[in-house]
Parts: sequence; structure tokens; C-alpha cells
Amino acid sequence: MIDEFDDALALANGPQPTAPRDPAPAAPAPRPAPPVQAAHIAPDWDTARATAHRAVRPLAPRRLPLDLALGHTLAAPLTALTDLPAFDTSAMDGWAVAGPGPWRLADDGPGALAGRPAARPLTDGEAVPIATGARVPEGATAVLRAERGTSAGRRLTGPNPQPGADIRPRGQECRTGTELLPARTPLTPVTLGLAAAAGYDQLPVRPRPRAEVLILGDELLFRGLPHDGRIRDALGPMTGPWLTALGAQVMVTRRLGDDAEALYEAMSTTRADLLVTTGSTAAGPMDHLRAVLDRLGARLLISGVAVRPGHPMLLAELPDGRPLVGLPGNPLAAVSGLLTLAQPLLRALGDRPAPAEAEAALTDAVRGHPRDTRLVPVAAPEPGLVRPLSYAGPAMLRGIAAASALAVIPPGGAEAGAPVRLLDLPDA
Ligand SMILES: Nc1nc2c(c(=O)[nH]1)N[C@H]1C(S)=C(S)[C@@H](COP(=O)(O)OP(=O)(O)OC[C@H]3O[C@@H](n4cnc5c(N)ncnc54)[C@H](O)[C@@H]3O)O[C@H]1N2
Ligand code: MOO
Repeated sequence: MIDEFDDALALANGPQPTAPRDPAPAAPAPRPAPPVQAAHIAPDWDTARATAHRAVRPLAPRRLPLDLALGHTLAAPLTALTDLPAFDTSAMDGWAVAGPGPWRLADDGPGALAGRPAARPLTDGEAVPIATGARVPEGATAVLRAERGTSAGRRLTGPNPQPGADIRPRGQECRTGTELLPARTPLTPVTLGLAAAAGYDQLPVRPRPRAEVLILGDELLFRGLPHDGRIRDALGPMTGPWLTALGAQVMVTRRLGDDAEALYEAMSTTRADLLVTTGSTAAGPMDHLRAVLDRLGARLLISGVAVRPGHPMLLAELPDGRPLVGLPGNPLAAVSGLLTLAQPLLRALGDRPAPAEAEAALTDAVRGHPRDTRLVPVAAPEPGLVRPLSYAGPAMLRGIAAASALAVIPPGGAEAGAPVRLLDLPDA
């Protein structure tokens, strides 16, 4: 995987200042590349995504109380357990009236209040005060709003409301058994509210897949400024939250350095549904990932993808069937791995529908790789248009931090005005 191309392509998107070169750090002794298994051919980008989606089966459904169900996915259709409203309800504060006015006010008590038993039935020409949400008494033909009527003693006058006015009839929103939401709907605050209104205490959910993140690399610092050839870990703070935005429940992010034994131990003992590593996907002297996968007896399903940046990414199946996504260490390449492999895997594990894919026209031509797809950070200056951003080299996050999406540039490139597919970026 020879690659002077990525930085050159990134620079082609716009002017970038050159930084003075640091003296080269002392290189460790070169080591032969560790063995990798048969599935070595790098699939094209769309095939890699489809392979990742097919690689796993949805997690088993379970029942969760409503207050624990947020973010999981409905495992069965949400059918109403009650009529909604469950009874004829007043939509306004005022009076429930029977027939045309003027009306005689019943003088017994405060009238019909929400959450109380129904007021006694009305006969023609009678009225009773009623609150929003209260049961409409039998015999009532409409509700007269408070601001439209005048009461003096036991006499109520006002314009005759249309029959049925300001009464929400029982079953107006749904009947018992109506399908309110299909299976596979993500449980959001509003869908939880609907489930409660429809009578649910618990829901059948497909749980959020549990993910464990392993940050590899002895060169990484976790606080302070770069020094002595060491750099800040940019992937620890980004990968967990990104996986969360993609539907995972991140159990832990661990920093393992370049310790092959620690990596072996972590892979053998994980209880996560998905393991994600960062770095060590290529063939550098300290890149143990492939050797450890080999030792563990893992199966490489994808070993490299025809995408820039990110082409050394990999997908493996651990001996017990758990998937492992290996994100490349270059930060923008890791983003590419998240969107290419982790996203479809998480979608399959959580049984979520594919998101709608947007398209927009490029403001400027974008150079392509001759064989590989490129993922390029773009801003949207106006609806339907996207502009490629600078600072989009594999080791940079500056471009994508200002981006609204990643544009999918097919092999060979795209002309100005050409429509390109867009990949969403999480905003929270
Ligand atoms: N001979 C070749 N060398 C490389 C190739 C290749 O095809 N042949 N591919 C290059 C590409 S493309 C990428 S991407 C990287 C992938 O490298 P690894 O996944 O093995 O990652 P590392 O070697 O550990 O690190 C690469 C780079 O990224 C920095 N890094 C790593 N982790 C982090 C982190 N958590 N936060 C910030 N930066 C990180 C690391 O310091 C290196 O600079 O390989 C190329 N080489
Ligand atoms: O350059 Mo590498 O393509 O994955 O960042």
C-alpha cells in the first residue's frame, strides 16, 4: 500500500502552509510485516461497507423499562395498548354544555376536572364547568370556552358552539391495537413519551451494541503539549463519542500503548459486542495488531479498503464471533474507518434502518485517486452545494472539524458541479 498519494491529494484541495521539518526521530530497527490471513484483497469502498453490514447478526432483543430504553431500537412494532384519548376529553377550559344556550349551571361542586371521575350526565340545556383534559360528561354536546361565555348566578350565556366543538373524542389519535411506530424505530425522547401515553411500562428493544475502544501507540500523550517525539492522543477523545453517535454504548476506552500482550489480553477477555482499536493497522515496526489477531486465531474479513484516507483499516472476527474494527492511526483515516466499517456494523448489530444518503453538487473539481474512493471534508455554503475544505490530510482534523459532511469522491475524481454523495458527521 504505497502512499505518497494521500497527502498530495489533500494538498490538492487548497493552499496549505508548509511547516518547517523536524529532524527525523531515531527510527526503531525495521521488522518484517506480520503474517496476515487470506482475505487480503482490499474491497472497494461500497463493498467494504456492505461486507461490514453482513458480518454480524442483530443482537437479541430484551425488555427494558421506559427510563432505560432511550437510544435503543424498538424490537417490535409499538401498538397502542389503549384508545387515545382513552375517553372523550375537553380540549379547553370552559363549560361542557348540552344543546343550545342559554344554559343552567349545575351547582354541585367545581365541575369536571382533569384526573377526576366524570361529572354527572347533563340533560338538554344544562352546563357544567370543565377543565382542559377532563372527561366530558355524558349528554354534553360541546365545550364553550371560558373566554366566550358569561355566567351570572346559575345562568350561562354565550354563542352556541358547533356540536362537538373543543371535544377530543375517544380514539381520535388511535384505537387499541393501532400500530403507532414500526419495529426498528430508534427510541428518542418523543417516542418514549408516545409509548408511555399508549400505556407501556416496558418496551421490547434491540439494545445498543456495547463497544470497547483500545487506543494503541506508545507515542501518545494524554495531557499537555507534544514533546520528545510524542504527540497527543486525538482518537481517544473522538472515537468513543463518535461510536455513541453511531448507536453504540461505549463501555470503556483503554490506552494500551504498543504492548502486544496487553492487546492480546484485552481481545481475549472483552465482553463488548464490538471492539474498536486505533492505530497499528499498517506494517510499522510497532504495529502488533495483525500479529495479535493471528495469534488469537481471528479471521480477517477485510484487510484494507480501497479508500483514501484510511486504506489500512481492517475488520476481523474474533474466535467467539465478536467483530473487531481496526481504525488506522492517522486521525482522518480513523474517521474514514468509523464511517466505512463501524457505522454499518453498528447498524446491523442494532438492527437500525440505513439513513437516507444526501447528495450535493461540488463547487470545485476534486482530484481523485486512480483506483480508490476518496472521502473529503466539505462545507455547505448553501443548500445543495458543497465546497471541499483544506487541511484534509490523513493526519489532520482541522478540515473535518469545520466540515458539514464528508463527500464521497469516486475513483478518478469529480468535476465542479458534479453531484457527490455525502456522509453525515455527528453534531453532538
Ligand atoms: N509502508 C507503509 N506505511 C504506511 C502505510 C502503507 O501503506 N505502507 N499506510 C499509511 C497509512 S495510509 C496510514 S493511515 C497509517 C496507518 O498506520 P497505523 O494504523 O499502523 O497507525 P500507527 O502507525 O500507529 O500511526 C500512524 C500515525 O497516526 C498517529 N496516531 C496513531 N494513533 C494516534 C492517536 N490516538 N492520536 C493521534 N495520532 C495518532 C501516529 O502517531 C502516526 O503518526 O500508516 C501509514 N504508513
Ligand atoms: O493515509 Mo492513510 O490513507 O489511511 O491516512
